[in-house]
Amino acid sequence: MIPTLANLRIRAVEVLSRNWYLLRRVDFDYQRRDGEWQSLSREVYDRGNGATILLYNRARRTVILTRQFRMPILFNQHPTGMLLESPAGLLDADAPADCIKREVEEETGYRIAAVQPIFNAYMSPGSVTERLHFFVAEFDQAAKVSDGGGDASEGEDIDVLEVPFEQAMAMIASGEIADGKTILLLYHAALHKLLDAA
Ligand SMILES: Nc1nc2c(ncn2[C@@H]2O[C@H](COP(=O)(O)OP(=O)(O)O[C@H]3O[C@H](CO)[C@@H](O)[C@H](O)[C@@H]3O)[C@@H](O)[C@H]2O)c(=O)[nH]1
Ligand SMILES: [Mg+2]
Repeated sequence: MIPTLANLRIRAVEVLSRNWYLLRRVDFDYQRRDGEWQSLSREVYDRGNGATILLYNRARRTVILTRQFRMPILFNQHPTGMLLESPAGLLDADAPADCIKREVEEETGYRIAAVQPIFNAYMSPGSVTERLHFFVAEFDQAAKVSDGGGDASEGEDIDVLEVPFEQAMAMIASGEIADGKTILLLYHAALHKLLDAA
């Protein structure tokens, strides 16, 4: 699982927590660029990989966002913990495209037949293993098959918003949108003019 590198000797891997996801501490020797070996320790949090999507509608010039409570941000100065985000979910055993179709319907109520992969990215590589797969897809009102809202039995309570694209872009500047994956997707849409007429 962990590749062997000429400039790395892993001395120990200890599981610190296996409560919900997996937190490990890795003790290792790393050879610096000047040839010196240095003993280091890093905590590595593994919560699997994920997928996220921007649903957009060109005729209405809108995008779909979710709003939900996120405990970790409350521990870092966010006043309410309520975060505006692109729909997203953990992969489980699914391929990323299957995962995002399932998650987007569960969270937003939109059933999307085809999604377009755009890129994937490590979101917090200093401590979190997660690689996030990014998608875009066009939606229309006919694709709305339920209210969405997420899985209440798992504690999800997700509000679904259709936001004018220009307003969403302005909300990045104002700080109302402060989620990394969502900002990446909105900038991608702006750069590639996804909301413009075909
Ligand atoms: N009991 C318990 N449940 C948890 C815990 N952490 C997460 N869960 C539950 O696990 C489920 C995960 O929901 P998903 O929709 O699959 O994932 P997500 O939290 O939306 O994560 C997505 O967004 C993240 C933030 O941007 C991404 O990091 C991640 O890759 C993914 O795309 C939710 O029901 C959540 O309540 C925990 O510590 N304890
Ligand atoms: Mg989610």
